[in-house]
Amino acid sequence: MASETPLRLPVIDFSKQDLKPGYPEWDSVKTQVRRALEDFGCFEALYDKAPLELRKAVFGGLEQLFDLPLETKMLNVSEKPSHAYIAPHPNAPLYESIGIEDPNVAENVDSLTNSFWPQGNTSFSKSVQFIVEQVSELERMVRRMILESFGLEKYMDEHMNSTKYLLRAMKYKAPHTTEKTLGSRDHTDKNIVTVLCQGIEGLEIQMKDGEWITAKPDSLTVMIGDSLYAWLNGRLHTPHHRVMMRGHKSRYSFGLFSNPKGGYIINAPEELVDEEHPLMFKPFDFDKFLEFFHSDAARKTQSAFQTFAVSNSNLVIKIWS
Ligand SMILES: O=C(O)CCC(=O)C(=O)O
Ligand SMILES: [Fe+2]
Repeated sequence: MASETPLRLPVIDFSKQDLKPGYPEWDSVKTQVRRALEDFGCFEALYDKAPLELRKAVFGGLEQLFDLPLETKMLNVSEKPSHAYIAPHPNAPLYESIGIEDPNVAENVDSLTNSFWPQGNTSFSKSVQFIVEQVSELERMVRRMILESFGLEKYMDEHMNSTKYLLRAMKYKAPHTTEKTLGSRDHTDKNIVTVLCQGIEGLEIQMKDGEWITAKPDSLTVMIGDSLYAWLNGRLHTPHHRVMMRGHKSRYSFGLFSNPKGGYIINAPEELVDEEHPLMFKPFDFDKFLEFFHSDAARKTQSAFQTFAVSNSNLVIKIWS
């Protein structure tokens, strides 16, 4: 008989007082993180330093932001693909997003805010800065726990210093349907770790058995991306996920993405490579992969990561077993 309880992602509580390396609480949360990322590639984090009211303030600001004229939103530019404004597209008509590179640098948030609102919008920039500060602290705790759980402490500084943040904020227009409609297609993230905050439900994560679970908007969803999967030589799972919409409400969400810095070569540590776990990926530069991912060649493929792996053998090669 089918279970009555709806499936839910593992929920991990990061709100405890003594959550510092070396404390018993830390070790207990670390064990839960490792297990969740092996089994699901993601989990829901309870984190009272990023309370719901604070996230609501950001969503309120995003509503105003996405209401700005298209030409204003197009002032959000970047040299990198998928780091700037993305307008609704025939393949994803409900979706649009903006990006803020290095959002942990206050001036970057201020300057984007001022380009959108020349008269200023301090409450928007302050709430974004504060949420980024809190969520990035959680993101770093998770990565520290992951490295410790694999006994990779000696790589901690190198790993932490080789990443930078991108904040992407999304709007999904209400589809005005009763049936679920695709808001964002099924994908894996390409980066290291993503922390997602959603205003209303819509994010769905695929389990290893193919079933989809809906992530709850009252917690933060933490998931790992392909670059961390590659660096850990496949030890954790990278989950497929998508956004499904229905009804008459627009949905706002934002994600803090830790990305490998351009020029940094992702290379699995020797501790994770042995006879039982042969090297899956040759060293690669994340920015080169991103370039490929946004090329016409990649669009024609089923999995850009795998195609990149076999077709650009000088950059990264997946050793198929
Ligand atoms: O809007 C969401 O909840 C998910 C967005 C997402 O998966 C992404 O930006 O990679
Ligand atoms: Fe994603």
